[in-house]
Amino acid sequence: MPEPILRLAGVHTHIGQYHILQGVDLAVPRGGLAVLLGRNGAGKTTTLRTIMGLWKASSGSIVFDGHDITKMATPDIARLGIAYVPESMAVFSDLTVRENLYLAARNGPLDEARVDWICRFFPALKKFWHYPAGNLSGGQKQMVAIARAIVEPRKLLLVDEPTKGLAPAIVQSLMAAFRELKDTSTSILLVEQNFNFVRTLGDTVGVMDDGHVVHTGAMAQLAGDEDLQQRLLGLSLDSHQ
Ligand SMILES: Nc1ncnc2c1ncn2[C@@H]1O[C@H](COP(=O)(O)OP(=O)(O)OP(=O)(O)O)[C@@H](O)[C@H]1O
Repeated sequence: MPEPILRLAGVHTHIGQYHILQGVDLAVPRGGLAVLLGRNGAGKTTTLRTIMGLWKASSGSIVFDGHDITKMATPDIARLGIAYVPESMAVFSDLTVRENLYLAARNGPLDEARVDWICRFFPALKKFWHYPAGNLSGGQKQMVAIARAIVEPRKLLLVDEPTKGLAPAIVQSLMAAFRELKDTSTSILLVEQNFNFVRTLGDTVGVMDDGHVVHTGAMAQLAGDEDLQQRLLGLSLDSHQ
């Protein structure tokens, strides 16, 4: 097994007086897609924010691509090659799609060849290239947010609940885009509550509950085991429709 690109070991995070992450162990395979599932309030967003240095881990270690990033500042973590797409979608509504991408390119001018490559995953972006991003649908905004995160090459993409509130047809096109992205060398950690979205997308899966990771393994194993799904996620057959 190659060394994972990201490994969290015994990570605790306090927010004010609250002890939110209580010893999180998690790995993202290099070049793979790891899914993080769990009910509301389980600690998934806090895990992503802790990786990004937006909350500081009070103990434990976070190692990314050979670097101990546990105590690093967020801009330094980003510079090592991690991008974060928060649930709120970091998109400037008043700016055009092009301007949104332009501003996200920090290391120089927009690389047109890379933009063309990104637009292969998200054709809607080119269609609305000169439209204010605020006029786009929720799914299209989500695509702008992800495109912003990968406008320069990244080693690891952290994405928080990209399907939240999206219509099924948009979820399908987002799934196709993630499939394409997966075929590149970008590793992905995807937080989701929509199991149907991730069951065929994920290589590995972690399930969180109450500030802990209570299960880790291959996604294929969880996807093929309805008893395990029921036990870990409270999923019934109905929710697979
Ligand atoms: N700024 C904050 N101050 C205090 N508590 C917080 C803060 N942010 C999150 N929490 C608490 O931390 C716990 C974990 O929240 P988190 O957002 O990480 O969960 P989640 O698994 O991402 O849930 P959801 O799926 O609802 O987004 C929750 O109990 C939440 O209320």
